[in-house]
Amino acid sequence: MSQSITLPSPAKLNLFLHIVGKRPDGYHELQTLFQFLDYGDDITFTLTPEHPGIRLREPVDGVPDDDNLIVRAARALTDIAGRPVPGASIHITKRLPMGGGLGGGSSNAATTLVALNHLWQLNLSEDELADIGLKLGADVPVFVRGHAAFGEGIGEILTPANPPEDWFVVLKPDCEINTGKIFSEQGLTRGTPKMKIAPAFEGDASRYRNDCEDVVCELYPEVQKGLKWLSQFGPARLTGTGACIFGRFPTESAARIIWESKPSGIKGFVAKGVNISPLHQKLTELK
Ligand SMILES: C[C@@](CO)(OP(=O)(O)O)[C@H](O)COP(=O)(O)OP(=O)(O)OC[C@H]1O[C@@H](n2ccc(N)nc2=O)[C@H](O)[C@@H]1O
Ligand SMILES: Nc1ncnc2c1ncn2[C@@H]1O[C@H](COP(=O)(O)OP(=O)(O)O)[C@@H](O)[C@H]1O
Repeated sequence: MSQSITLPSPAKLNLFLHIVGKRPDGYHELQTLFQFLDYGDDITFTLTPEHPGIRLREPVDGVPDDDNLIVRAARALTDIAGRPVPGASIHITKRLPMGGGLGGGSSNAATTLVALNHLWQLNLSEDELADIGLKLGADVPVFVRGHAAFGEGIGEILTPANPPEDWFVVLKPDCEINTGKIFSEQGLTRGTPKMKIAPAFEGDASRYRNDCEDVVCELYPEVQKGLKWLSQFGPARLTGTGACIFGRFPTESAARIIWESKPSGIKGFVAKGVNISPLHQKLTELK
């Protein structure tokens, strides 16, 4: 690989999300189905041997650089490298909304771990990168591994899955939702029975639900309104703890017809669900 590389940092959807328990440390135990979208941010990493350290070329709105998951991921790798590594300058083209349930920050962290592992020639295994990633966020491991998966634990116990690669209309109601706030809500559904074995998801996963949906709709009427509108055309769901909602369609043209008719003012995009992450597709092309 050259000394500069641009890699995708895709979105994820939780095709369903069940809360099946609570761990002693307060984290909720989940069962969820992750699929990637062929839509997301792009990140360019350039080695700067003349300038040690990690530099973001531009800040992410509202996120101090020291808290940015890109910087935190790069520093975690620096700490583990066990030898001096060249500096890196990082440029991000941000498309994913924050607090949207699309996992943008976690995806940025995973792309950074994978990219710098290559550029710094650290030869860390996928397991090692997933372990480092888990300390940064529960969703980072699935992005590091890059295969659609049934997730358990807090999302780090992953069984590869192959849900249909349908098209999605993703809408972003005009609110940002804090994951911690939703998990601390008293009215949250927490006792969905645990599935004993990972079901086959070749069929339609929409018969399963998102346990955060009722609480989120109560707190954010704009999410409820969006779900009601999108549900007219087929099953619609919340991803993660929101705010984004999605409807699935068998073809791009079917999705685009609905997208064109959306109420004015609501943001979002149309994208294809993919079982191999665009990050890993790009890495395969580069090899
Ligand atoms: C819910 C999911 C589903 O994919 O997605 P998002 O809506 O965030 O995208 C994730 O598990 C989110 O993971 P992640 O985004 O890393 O969560 P964090 O920032 O670590 O969580 C913020 C806070 O939410 C609570 N939390 C989070 C995850 C979890 N399984 N149980 C929890 O109780 C904890 O109080 C934690 O301090
Ligand atoms: N590189 C980053 N991109 C987006 N958010 C980031 C980043 N680094 C840190 N964050 C923080 O992580 C929070 C969650 O962001 P994100 O992962 O995009 O949403 P969600 O968890 O709802 O899918 C943001 O509100 C922001 O404070």
